[in-house]
Amino acid sequence: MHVTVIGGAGAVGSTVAYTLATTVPDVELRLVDVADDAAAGHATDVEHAMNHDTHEVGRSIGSHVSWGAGPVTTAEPGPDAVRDTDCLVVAYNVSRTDDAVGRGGRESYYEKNRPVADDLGDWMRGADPRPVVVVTNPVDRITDCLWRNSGWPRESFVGYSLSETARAVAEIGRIRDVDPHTVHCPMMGEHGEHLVPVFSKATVGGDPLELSAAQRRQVLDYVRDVPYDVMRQRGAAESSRWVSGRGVAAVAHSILTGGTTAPICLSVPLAGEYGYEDVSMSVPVVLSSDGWDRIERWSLSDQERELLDAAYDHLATD
Ligand SMILES: NC(=O)C1=CN([C@@H]2O[C@H](COP(=O)(O)OP(=O)(O)OC[C@H]3O[C@@H](n4cnc5c(N)ncnc54)[C@H](O)[C@@H]3O)[C@@H](O)[C@H]2O)C=CC1
Ligand SMILES: O=C([O-])CC(=O)C(=O)O
Repeated sequence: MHVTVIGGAGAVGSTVAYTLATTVPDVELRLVDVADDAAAGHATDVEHAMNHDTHEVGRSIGSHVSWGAGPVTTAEPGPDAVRDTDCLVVAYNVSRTDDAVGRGGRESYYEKNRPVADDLGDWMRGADPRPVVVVTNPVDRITDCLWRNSGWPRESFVGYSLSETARAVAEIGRIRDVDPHTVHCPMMGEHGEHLVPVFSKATVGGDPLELSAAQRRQVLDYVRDVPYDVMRQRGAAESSRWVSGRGVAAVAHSILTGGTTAPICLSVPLAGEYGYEDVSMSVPVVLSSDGWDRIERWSLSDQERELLDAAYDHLATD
């Protein structure tokens, strides 16, 4: 199983690489980054992390044996970087300024990240389609841009937005005083201010979740605020590498092992589903070994539909 991470020396890219290296047997990784020295340093370090499985103490944590896994290689950005791999993870970021750590900050990366997506899409055009997990922000717009430039099927592309669910269940767990692992709350819409918690499909312990309007508002505010709180606490240079790294690695692994039976909300290019087209945004998709193969049509509450319309209106404007 070969995975290429574009932006592999970054906080999220290197965490995705580490997570795959330490949890997936027989994984091979390629780190692609303009920061070539940093990429080489991460490649050496992550490859060594796999070698703990050669002794009993190393095997006592986690359950797999990664003999046969590796190597972890590096490559410069360019057309060859998107060839000869089973899955691409796109997690580059051109630069982040200190003032980008407030609500809505993700949008401010678009101007600088868009030209790289244009180049990357051109390189994809010359290669065979393969699944692409997009992380780079603003993720809905970058996913759409990569898809359009690549000429690959839209089913190859998923934009990562699962951290919202991981964050929402933490807050719901606190509100309801339950273990967050018993909660599920899917999130549609934009990875940003226009996210849409699908409370009508949310469950606790398998039962429908009951929350007051004020509690729903509290969950929404928490999910909007917390990534920026984390950035402010750690410094603007890196984002939420742990929740994102694990979630992205899980999406890539799920695709590479055949996909899902149940839908999961990720950002995909829409062609009329839910009445929207010409944008990518998070909707429930069933993953397949090529990316995804089906968008589920959920019946939404009036309020969820209103919020989703607002997400579409926002993403449909440049
Ligand atoms: N969708 C989501 O849920 C999340 C999205 N993000 C986004 O992921 C991106 C990466 O975040 P971090 O890892 O925290 O940033 P980072 O700054 O730590 O890493 C970005 C990496 O991209 C590299 N890079 C820059 N231009 C490049 C190019 N042309 N080709 C290849 N590599 C290039 C940089 O050298 C750096 O190593 C950001 O856009 C961030 O906003 C981050 C977390 C969650
Ligand atoms: O804004 C960022 O770079 C981080 C981000 O998307 C997240 O943690 O959800």
